[in-house]
Amino acid sequence: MTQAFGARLQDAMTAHGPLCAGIDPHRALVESWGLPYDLGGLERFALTCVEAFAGRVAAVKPQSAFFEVFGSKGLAVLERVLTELREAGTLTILDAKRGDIGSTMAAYAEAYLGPYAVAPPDALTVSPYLGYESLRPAIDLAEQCGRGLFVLALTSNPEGASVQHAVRDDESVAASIVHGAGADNAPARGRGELGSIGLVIGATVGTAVDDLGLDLVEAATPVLAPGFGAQGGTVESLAATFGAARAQVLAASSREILSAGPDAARLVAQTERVLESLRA
Ligand SMILES: O=C(O)c1cc(=O)[nH]c(=O)n1[C@@H]1O[C@H](COP(=O)(O)O)[C@@H](O)[C@H]1O
Repeated sequence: MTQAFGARLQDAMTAHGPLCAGIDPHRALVESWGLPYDLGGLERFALTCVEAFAGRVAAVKPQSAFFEVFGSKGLAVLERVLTELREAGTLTILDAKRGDIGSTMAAYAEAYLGPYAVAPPDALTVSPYLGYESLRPAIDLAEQCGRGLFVLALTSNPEGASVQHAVRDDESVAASIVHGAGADNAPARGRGELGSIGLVIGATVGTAVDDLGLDLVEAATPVLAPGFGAQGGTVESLAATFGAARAQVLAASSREILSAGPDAARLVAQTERVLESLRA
């Protein structure tokens, strides 16, 4: 893989618009599609999403937890989803929020980002709450393999603020994470590209971004913004939160789109509607 993830993401957003469609097969959604909540239902749900999203959006984000529910057979479905999307040329962001101490983090990195990973996504969500530097093995391997990371910074859930807004040495925890990613994106910035170490900043965080002390545009840092749709994030809140950095923000939406299923054509229509609102 020659091109860096950040550059590929930039191209995909230019071609398809700033939307990441989530695949979150949780029980209520699977059953609302008239499917049984079992391995067969999971597979049907996930592959219908692949059919609807492949080639239509910049990226697709399967949520690992909902596949893990069904053990190794559920993970095989997840691997098939990742492989089919790759074959269709659609970027994948695996939402597994991994994070651990260095040696264990190195194993997670091998599992998801390394050259021998079974079904590697283009990018992985990671948690920096064991310290940003604990992510170093994943940052290095992602860069080596042309893959990317999205590091949790300001999450969309209300509980996140109690940790992320905590201040140490006059800097909030979130600000220190954002600066870490900005520094890791310096080489890409030098090439005039978007970096491969992205941030997760919820579409619901309001003005908290203003307190981070980092110009996201200047830092060439891509942002994944979940919370768009079902959690209350809107086109207006994205514009108010991200301002000039809006062009490098990938809005992530799961339930708002998935509730249009089980018919693939209706899923496609709903995806197009959401995309249109984001483009406007
Ligand atoms: O990393 C994420 O994607 C994520 C971070 C965050 O701060 N908030 C958040 O909701 N998410 C994920 O984004 C998805 C949100 O789904 P909807 O609320 O249905 O659009 C879920 O898979 C969450 O795990």
